[in-house]
Amino acid sequence: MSPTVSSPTRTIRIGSRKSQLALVQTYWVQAQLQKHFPDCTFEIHTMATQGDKILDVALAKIGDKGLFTKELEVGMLNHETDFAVHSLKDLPTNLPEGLVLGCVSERENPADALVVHEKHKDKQLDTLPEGAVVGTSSLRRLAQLRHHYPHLSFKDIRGNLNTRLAKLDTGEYDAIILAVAGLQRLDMSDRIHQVIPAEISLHAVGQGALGIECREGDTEILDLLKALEHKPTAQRCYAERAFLRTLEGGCQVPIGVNTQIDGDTLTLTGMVASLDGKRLIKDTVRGAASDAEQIGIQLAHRLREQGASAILEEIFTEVGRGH
Ligand SMILES: NCc1[nH]cc(CCC(=O)O)c1CC(=O)O
Repeated sequence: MSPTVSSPTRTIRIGSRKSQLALVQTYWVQAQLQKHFPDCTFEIHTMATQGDKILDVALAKIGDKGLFTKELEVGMLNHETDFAVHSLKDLPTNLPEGLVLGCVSERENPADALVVHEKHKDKQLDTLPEGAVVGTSSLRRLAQLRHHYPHLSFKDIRGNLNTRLAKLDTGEYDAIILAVAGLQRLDMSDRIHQVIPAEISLHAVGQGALGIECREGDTEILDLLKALEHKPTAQRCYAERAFLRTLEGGCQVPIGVNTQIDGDTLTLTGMVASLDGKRLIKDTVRGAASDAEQIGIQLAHRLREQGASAILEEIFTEVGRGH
């Protein structure tokens, strides 16, 4: 019998962070691939990334791209692993030489969620009292919420999901903002108090989707990964990533997006806001889903024409360029 090319039998090594959320995501990828390729063995290799180690500094201050991905990328380049599973929103829009985004899996709800302290269980974002302390470490969430709710105050929060929820429950914060997707994947949907509508908070680029990164030209792995690809999610995320890549200039910035796919039509809405939330520039571009990246690039240029460049320039000076 001649071996068939379509059913490889080798051992595939998957790189993953060790956080609970990362592992849940990686186990899901492993189970899906095992179902499609029963003759392969899929091993998980966990690694701690810089982002897992530095827990006491505000993310915006670290500002380093690839904070949650770099060690995993080195593993692939050294052939210690074959691919890495990431929350797509943590994966920089420019990848190191020799690595590619191999596939994007089906997205969960990409929205942000409000999680409140028990004493506010009858409240929503617009009814939280004056001065209520909202925890977030994302400049995007901060700027948009300040824009809509100037009466709230904001405080940085770091650590994994459980750490953040514990800090909320002990009363350090009145409420915190988390991704709906992360809470759902960890089976903590009951903590979602309010799904924040897109009119109030545009989500992060790639939020709610998994991105799998692998070596460029590794056709065996790229073929395997096709089994996990979800085309509409991929097209939405390619548009979102092209938008961010065209706009950003080297650090964490308040940029949010929303995408819809209706048949072959992709609609991308994006915004850039100043840190104080006073200026917020938002626009929408619609086009063929097959032109996803062009839609993202076009929207980035439109926002720049409307003043986004000035806002971004200010932020780079304020937060520090090239951290
Ligand atoms: N930056 C941390 C991070 N990376 C991915 C998620 C959630 C899951 C996702 O968006 O896919 C989170 C936590 C959060 O933002 O609440």
